[in-house]
Amino acid sequence: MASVLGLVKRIYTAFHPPASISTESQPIKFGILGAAAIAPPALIGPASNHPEAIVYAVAARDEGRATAYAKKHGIPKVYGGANGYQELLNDPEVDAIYNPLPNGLHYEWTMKALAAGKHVLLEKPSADTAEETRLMFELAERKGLVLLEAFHYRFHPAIQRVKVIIDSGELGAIKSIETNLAIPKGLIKDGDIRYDYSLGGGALMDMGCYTLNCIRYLSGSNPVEVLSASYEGYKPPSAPLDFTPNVDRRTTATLSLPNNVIATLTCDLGIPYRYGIIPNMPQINAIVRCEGGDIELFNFVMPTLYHSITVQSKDGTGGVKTRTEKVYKFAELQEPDMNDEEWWTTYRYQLEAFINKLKDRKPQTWLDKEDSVANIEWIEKIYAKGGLGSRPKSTYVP
Ligand SMILES: NC(=O)C1=CN([C@@H]2O[C@H](COP(=O)(O)OP(=O)(O)OC[C@H]3O[C@@H](n4cnc5c(N)ncnc54)[C@H](OP(=O)(O)O)[C@@H]3O)[C@@H](O)[C@H]2O)C=CC1
Ligand SMILES: O=C1OC[C@@H](O)[C@H](O)[C@H]1O
Repeated sequence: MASVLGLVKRIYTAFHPPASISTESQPIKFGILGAAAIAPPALIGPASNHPEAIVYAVAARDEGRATAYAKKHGIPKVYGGANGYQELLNDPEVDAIYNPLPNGLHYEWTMKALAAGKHVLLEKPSADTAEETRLMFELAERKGLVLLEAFHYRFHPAIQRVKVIIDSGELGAIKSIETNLAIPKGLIKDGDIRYDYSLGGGALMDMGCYTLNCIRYLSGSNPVEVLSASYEGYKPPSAPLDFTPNVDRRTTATLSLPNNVIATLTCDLGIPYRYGIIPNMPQINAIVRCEGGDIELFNFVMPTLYHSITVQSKDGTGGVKTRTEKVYKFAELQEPDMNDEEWWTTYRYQLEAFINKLKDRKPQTWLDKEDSVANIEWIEKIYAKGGLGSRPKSTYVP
């Protein structure tokens, strides 16, 4: 009973965090490009609880939409219309940009934000191509600005605990890794940006970028080769019979990693119903099989809601010992300096790191240029192997 109440309280507080108490430190003022659905959980809510973060401005292509969004979320400054995004970038009050535009616009607007002298928290996947990602990070370096690809799950103690167990050698060498992020049909509607090739859509871009990132993070390596890749295409309801899909609704790929490790990823934006009527459960897990046992993290993407780490270790006499761990805050990992709470979402942890970086304090964890470039590079290689090819390169010339 107590644990059910704890779960309800944790989830409620994650989405209704207590307001922060202001400090002497000058807050970082954020501007958001686009009235995006992800901004409230990913930035607006977490910032309301961070003493050094303020969501100061939002821009949307439609002025009315921008105004309504600003009113709903208590954002003081609004930019709307055809020049709204650039006007927001030109605002000297804005220190940092949150870029949750469709993937195909990440490169253009991150380059423009950096050119305007703003730090950028950039939604995943960083861009449509590795070349664009490299150029964004190079510009950030030249300008002395912070650029972070928002792989929020990496900032949470749950995934970090799994990595610690693997790296401790308790389970021996890794043999294989499997990561899955798949949700039932109907949650992502037709017409969504994720199904639009011209905007950088596709399951591998949207959900697959996490599954690939997780394989790379847990193995501590980049793939050596894409052994196989296959996809199921997305067909809009109005598609003619001879329609050729250019967006993957689902992708599966097998990768070879150093030391003969084999990794498999699966991502799906809409698993079809069983028998046409029964929805499937979401699949959100990472399983690492090692010489001396296996470890599975259930729900590596939204661990605050609920997660479990199951460790099965061979005892040497043919038996298997199983234990389950849950890690909702860093204090449980003997990292009390974090001052976190078990209701902190992955986004709240991510914001903590981003602000620390901007304030020249050491973030608990960070993702660098090499990490982001490698992720999109291998997404492109998987698309190439599967036959769909990379998403379209941006036409924007800085
Ligand atoms: N970190 C995470 O957990 C998540 C990350 N994401 C990432 O965030 C990004 C946005 O996703 P999401 O919030 O779901 O998407 P939305 O469709 O809700 O938001 C995208 C925004 O992009 C703007 N936009 C500008 N040009 C276009 C265009 N040509 N077509 C459509 N929209 C346009 C729109 O802003 P305007 O208001 O100006 O019209 C819109 O608000 C993606 O990169 C996605 O991968 C998404 C969900 C979860
Ligand atoms: O980043 C994301 O995480 C959660 C998914 O449901 C969503 O489609 C994706 O964009």
